[in-house]
Amino acid sequence: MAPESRVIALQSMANLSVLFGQVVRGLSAGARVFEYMALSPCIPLSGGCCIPKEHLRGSVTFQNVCFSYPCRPGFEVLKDFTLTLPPGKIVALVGQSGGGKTTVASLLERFYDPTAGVVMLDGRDLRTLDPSWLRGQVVGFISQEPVLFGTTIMENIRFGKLEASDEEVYAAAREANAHEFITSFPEGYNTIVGERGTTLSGGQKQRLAIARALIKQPTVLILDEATSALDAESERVVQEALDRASAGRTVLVIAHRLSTVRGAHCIIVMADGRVWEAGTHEELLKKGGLYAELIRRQALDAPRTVTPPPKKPEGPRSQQHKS
Ligand SMILES: Nc1ncnc2c1ncn2[C@@H]1O[C@H](COP(=O)(O)OP(=O)(O)OP(=O)(O)O)[C@@H](O)[C@H]1O
Repeated sequence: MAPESRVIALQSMANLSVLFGQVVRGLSAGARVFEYMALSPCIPLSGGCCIPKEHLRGSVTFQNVCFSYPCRPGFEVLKDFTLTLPPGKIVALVGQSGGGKTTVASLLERFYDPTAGVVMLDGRDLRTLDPSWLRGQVVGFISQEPVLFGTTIMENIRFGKLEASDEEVYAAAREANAHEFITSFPEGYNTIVGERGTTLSGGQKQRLAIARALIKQPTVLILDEATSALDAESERVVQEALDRASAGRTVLVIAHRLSTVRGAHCIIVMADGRVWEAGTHEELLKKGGLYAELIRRQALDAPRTVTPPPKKPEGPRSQQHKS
């Protein structure tokens, strides 16, 4: 065989081995995807009853709830946990990291069922209610890391209620303090936000997430650390939207920074998986217990006063400057 032919043959064999590796990797990755698709959830996605909108008050009760995650059955996260969220009121959950605050929100959305005790909506055991109705129409969830998709702003908001009209999308965006910045973009509501919202600032992403949660007009709203990842100015605008969104709804706020929950109708301090203390900011301070201690510690951790930077005009970030 001529030397050139030998080189070509060797190159082809090397390419073949690389290709073979890629095929094997692709096949095993595909197999895992199908494995997950074949799994059936422990909690059915639908089935059960719904409370008619005109009768829904939005009162939530956790009654003597005990809970362990299925993968850690020996570790009890909630222990005889009892809590009531009165309709139309704001209840804040505070406490040390890992105390079980987010777990409370997961049980309210019925991502898990309690190991013992019961979670109720308007006195009805969540296990008797339709989970897709509960998540799709009753409970709105806003987290500190909004999930956006690489499509238009319009579609990202409409994701909260697929059958929503354009007018409903605009109304939700206005309520979320987002309409102004959206219409300042050349493409307006047709602006593509990029994969995971890379062309938007943190505060803009958060306001789209608020609009998405509000479009379904939820009776119960869960705010999980919704402003903790923002700078002072973005936080102010987002907080304003959240305050407006909270009015007249049953709200559960999960917070690290105690300054954000001072205005709550009731603050619940969680420790050791239980309700340790409950009351208003003033009541708990006067009591001089765990809440007062957390406030004292947080003040020590943040001795500096931060001056908010001057307001900058908003605009979509260029795709080239993704971070
Ligand atoms: N999916 C999970 N599987 C197993 N254990 C979990 C899971 N999620 C949370 N945990 C554990 O449950 C406990 C409570 O976690 P949770 O996230 O509810 O606390 P948290 O008070 O919200 O904490 P943070 O303030 O840090 O967000 C922790 O010990 C955590 O490790």
